[in-house]
Amino acid sequence: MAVELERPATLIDGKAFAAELRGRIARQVARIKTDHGVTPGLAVVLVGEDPASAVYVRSKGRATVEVGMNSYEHRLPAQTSQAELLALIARLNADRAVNGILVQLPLPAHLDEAAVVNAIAPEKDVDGFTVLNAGRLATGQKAMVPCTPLGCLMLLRDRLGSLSGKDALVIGRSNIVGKPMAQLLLADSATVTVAHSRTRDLPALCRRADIVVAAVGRPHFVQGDWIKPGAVVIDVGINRTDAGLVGDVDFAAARRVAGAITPVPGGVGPMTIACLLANTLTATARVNGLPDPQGLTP
Ligand SMILES: Nc1nc(=O)c2c([nH]1)NC[C@@H]1CN(c3ccc(C(=O)N[C@@H](CCC(=O)O)C(=O)O)cc3)C=[N+]21
Repeated sequence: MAVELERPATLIDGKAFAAELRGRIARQVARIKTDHGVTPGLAVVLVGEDPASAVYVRSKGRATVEVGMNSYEHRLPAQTSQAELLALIARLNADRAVNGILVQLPLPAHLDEAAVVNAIAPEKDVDGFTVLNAGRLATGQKAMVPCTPLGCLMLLRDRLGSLSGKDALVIGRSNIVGKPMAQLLLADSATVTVAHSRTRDLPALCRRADIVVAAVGRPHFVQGDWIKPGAVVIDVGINRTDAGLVGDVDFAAARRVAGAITPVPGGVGPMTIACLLANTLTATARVNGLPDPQGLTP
């Protein structure tokens, strides 16, 4: 039986936070345009016709143009060869108008995802997925940080201020979310546990956590009675079900116990796109020898 608070959790409005962040990015883009004659450019590569991926790519393109950046979309057929894709990436690496490169994942099964991602020039790797950027993050060096965990970190800092000494539980160990999320929390001096499919007694671990980041990809996986009263719950899940888009957390139950919680949609998703733009602006500043944009990246 869950301990229930009098009031339901504060809703963490990722959509509003992301809109505010995009506004700050737009102002900084306008400034580097007038002061330095530079317009940031983001190239997005989509291989195949997955409809969900096509929707994401379209909304990324729209958001890119809205902050005043150039958007370059490359749609390739599903049967594109590894060599053809690598040739496109080599062209984008060499293109001075392109400051950021994102290859939409997952790629069709015949392509070598790791080889493709690692062909991206590290300074244009706005997803932070190359081995070099992952290693830099893990060793405390200046890195491009993966957008989804970066967005989660921003929401957590906004809610909690310092994360120092907090017990944080990351559920999921992917290279895209779980592992970089754990690194970011550790860098902010949280005590970090990473849980996964082989973890024993996940409910008990969860009940100790001041911070829960759920990135498992299973609808309503995290139960309300696993949540410590007052905890901050960040739901990374984007699951399409018959009941619509739902997260990895049983939101209705968890919000009665948590201190604050992100909804799905309107939580982490919009932050991911805003952080992609933030990383593109940072990449543009670095390649032009300008100071890093303020208040965007950690
Ligand atoms: N190289 C690469 N980088 C990515 O960042 C990447 C990727 N591949 N592949 C696919 C995932 C997924 N992803 C999302 C971004 C925004 C929302 C988002 O804005 N979601 C809205 C709802 C949108 C809807 O209704 O479908 C929300 O949560 O409020 C969701 C998911 C980025 N991804």
